[in-house]
Amino acid sequence: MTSNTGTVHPRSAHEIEQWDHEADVVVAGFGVAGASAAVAAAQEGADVLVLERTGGWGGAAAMAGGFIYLGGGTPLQKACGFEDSVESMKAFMTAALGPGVDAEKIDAYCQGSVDHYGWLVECGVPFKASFWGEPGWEPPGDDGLQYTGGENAAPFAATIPPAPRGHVPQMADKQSGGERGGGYMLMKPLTDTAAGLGVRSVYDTRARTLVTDETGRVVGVLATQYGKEIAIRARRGVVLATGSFAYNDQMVEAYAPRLVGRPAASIEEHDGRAIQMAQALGADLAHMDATEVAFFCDPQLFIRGILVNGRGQRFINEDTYPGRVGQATLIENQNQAFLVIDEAAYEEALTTPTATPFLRHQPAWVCETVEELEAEMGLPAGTLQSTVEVYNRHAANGEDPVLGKKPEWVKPIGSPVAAIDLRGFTGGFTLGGLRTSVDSEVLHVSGAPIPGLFGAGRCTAGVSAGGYASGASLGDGSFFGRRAGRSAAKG
Ligand SMILES: Cc1cc2nc3c(=O)[nH]c(=O)nc-3n(C[C@H](O)[C@H](O)[C@H](O)COP(=O)(O)OP(=O)(O)OC[C@H]3O[C@@H](n4cnc5c(N)ncnc54)[C@H](O)[C@@H]3O)c2cc1C
Repeated sequence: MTSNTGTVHPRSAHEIEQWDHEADVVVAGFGVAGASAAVAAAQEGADVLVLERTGGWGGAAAMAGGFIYLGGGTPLQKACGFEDSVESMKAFMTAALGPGVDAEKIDAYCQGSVDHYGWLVECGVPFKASFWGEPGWEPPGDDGLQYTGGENAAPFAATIPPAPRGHVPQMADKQSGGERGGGYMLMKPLTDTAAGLGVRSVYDTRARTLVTDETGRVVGVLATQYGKEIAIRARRGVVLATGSFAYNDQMVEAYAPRLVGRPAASIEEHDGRAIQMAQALGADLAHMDATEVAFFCDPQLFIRGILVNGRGQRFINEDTYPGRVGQATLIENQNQAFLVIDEAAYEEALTTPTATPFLRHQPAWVCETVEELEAEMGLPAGTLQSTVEVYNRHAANGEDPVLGKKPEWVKPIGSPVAAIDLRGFTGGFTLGGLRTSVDSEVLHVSGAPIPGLFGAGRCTAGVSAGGYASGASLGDGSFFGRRAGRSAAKG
């Protein structure tokens, strides 16, 4: 069979002359959602086949820093001396990951978080009971727990009891993003577990089209393998787990245009195909405009100064989760940010430990006074001066009543004073996708599940509807991946 490889239109099962492979559950994509689905389906006794487009398992997940957003009192949180509750976790996720979070999903995710941690540990994912409490994108060593959503900063800390929920698998020979980074240390045990349960996988195999029977039920997948079309029959269900649409320029332009030209923390295989395959069957979508946004500056640096926009005004408390800084910069401030920092604070930052020394940028301007700096930066006269004047007036009392930065990080800005040019220093990936039920059924625009079709990971809309916390993707990908595998195994 060689025809029609490009089309996304579903194919009728009666047109398939011969099935090249068969399984109870067919999973498209061997990243975090696919691996979790495969393990869970096999644990339910299903015969599972995974189709993976590249030459090996892993996806973006294996390259990831490895945060998994978990809480509600996990053994790791307890071992590190933190209390947490399902209620606090739910309140935080609802406030920080919205607007418009799927309350049922958040509820299931928080209720099931401690159990999910246990499942990961049973699969062999290693966690080290040590907490990293300094500012940073991730720990510079192999610590297992960190704040990754701004839980302990304004505006959340005042009303929701904070707890760190970024659980990172223990890295071996820590090299951030390297072979044995946190994401690798998550994916290796998961895929080993899958193999141990008899899950089969075929690589260099790209799912392209869904196959349906006369009742509209999804009963298989057409894929390309070395340029040839192959047909794979799914006796019970198909799980879509092929990642985001961050690398589909047309879709990004249509749904999340601020991200045009700046994909990050994703891989080129994230081309939105699973979304389109399911759309061709009438699948509904959710939160297609939501994006994770990384801010490419070392938090140890920017926490010690003030971030201002193109009008010389502060726009966010600098002690929050750097991803919130990224979103605020890209989405609310036209991607314009400058870090204003005095020499003493800059020098101090350079002595601190960090996982991202390459994000410690040099100042673009250094002046004796804020007035001179403002002029050199080309900001409207008086704007930066009034910002610094207000900041310093309150900082003298160790306060930041404007944006609520914690007292320990509030210090008057002195002289000499510098500015680092951070305009355009953002990138990210898409968070929207197929609308799924709490049991990971792909939903039709009518609201009913599409029979035989399941989905998880970044081709679906998960727990993040707008805001983001590091770990939410490996978190909901693995959590709802498991549910997709279980649901598909039931048929
Ligand atoms: C450097 C980096 C750091 C990150 N850090 C974190 C972090 O700390 N915490 C966090 O939560 N997230 C992090 N992320 C994001 C996270 O890795 C992804 O969002 C997550 O892996 C998405 O899970 P997924 O299963 O949907 O996709 P993936 O894990 O990418 O898996 C999708 C798989 O599907 C395959 N595929 C694609 N198309 C097809 C097709 N048509 N047919 C068959 N297979 C296909 C891909 O090759 C891939 O193997 C990071 C990402 C990167 C790159």
